Amino acid sequence: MTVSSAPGKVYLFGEHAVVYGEPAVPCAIERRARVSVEPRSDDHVRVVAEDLSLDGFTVEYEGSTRTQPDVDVDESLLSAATGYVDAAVRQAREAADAPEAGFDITVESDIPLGAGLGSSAAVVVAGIDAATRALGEPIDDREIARRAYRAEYEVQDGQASRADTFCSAVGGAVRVEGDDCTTLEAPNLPLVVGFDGGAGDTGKLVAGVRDLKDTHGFAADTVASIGDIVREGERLLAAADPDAGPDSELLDGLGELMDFNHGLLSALGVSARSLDSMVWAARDAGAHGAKLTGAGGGGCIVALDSSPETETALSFTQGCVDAFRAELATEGVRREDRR
Ligand SMILES: Nc1ncnc2c1ncn2[C@@H]1O[C@H](COP(=O)(O)OP(=O)(O)O)[C@@H](O)[C@H]1O
Ligand SMILES: C[C@@](O)(CCOP(=O)(O)O)CC(=O)O
Ligand SMILES: [Mg+2]
Repeated sequence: MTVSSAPGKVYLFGEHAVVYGEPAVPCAIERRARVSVEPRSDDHVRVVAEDLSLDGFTVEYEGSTRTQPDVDVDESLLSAATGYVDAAVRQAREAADAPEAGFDITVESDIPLGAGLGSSAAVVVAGIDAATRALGEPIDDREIARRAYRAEYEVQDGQASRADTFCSAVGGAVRVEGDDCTTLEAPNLPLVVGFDGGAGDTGKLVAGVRDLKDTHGFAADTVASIGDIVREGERLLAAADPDAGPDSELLDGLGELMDFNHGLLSALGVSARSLDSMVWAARDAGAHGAKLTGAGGGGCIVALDSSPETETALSFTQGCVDAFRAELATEGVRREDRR
């Protein structure tokens, strides 16, 4: 059996705008999805994914056609839930030139689903790595990132950036602008995450921003302004000493940009009452800045605070079901085969 894990992420800046070619800076965090893969002698794919809100389920395919789900749920709900694992299987089969390969797959994850922490990218990255290795055709991290992007692009109807998948594959803080993906030297930032227990539909939220941008010049300008914020943030990060802890001047500067970025995401219609109230709770508690992370609609916010105040305030905020400090994950995809 091969087992791979990959981290989730928070966006310091730039989600949504990155889909239209602006830069973004996501940071991988130590919350991981683990995918175990056992090759089969037939061409079936059996998936056990207990974290899915469908109460855990098992699905079996013949070749590439899904046959009999073991749960009684609507087909559209099932395809939404299984889309990313399906797409990872297709990429692994293609990479290994084994179109008929069958697998038993188990997905376990510490990353809440659909909450803006990149669970989909982590599952796809770990899945492609574990499945290609199971077929004896390992691929390197850059190729995993490239194939994982194609998987997300497919599932999100052609509306995805390389940011989540690259960040999850290589770890650390990264910068993505169009096809250009690089790792950043960034100091270890005091990231605090608040989670409202909910989820957003990435594909729909991205489509909503696209419509706004295509309809109104001011929405297109808003997207471009997010790009300006990211470039400003990059300048601050580049000027900082990556080996020294971040000083309060840097944190204030980044925090101000995060606050502004949240305002613009809110203007683009992707925030939610619960996200806004967590953002305000963090600011009131003295965080340097706070914003939603990922697609929005519900899910998580990220704040900067070295003190315990923000985490404590969030844990008492109505609508926040979990608050935690997120450590930067310096390692991306990780091979975890049990010996
Ligand atoms: N533990 C998991 N098991 C199986 N599929 C998962 C798991 N975590 C995430 N996924 C897939 O990713 C989707 C959520 O991805 P998305 O909407 O992009 O949100 P995010 O990436 O912000 O978590 C789920 O609907 C599911 O298809
Ligand atoms: C909104 C977007 O920029 C990020 C989505 O992140 P998440 O799937 O919500 O974690 C979409 C993308 O970059 O593909
Ligand atoms: Mg996602």
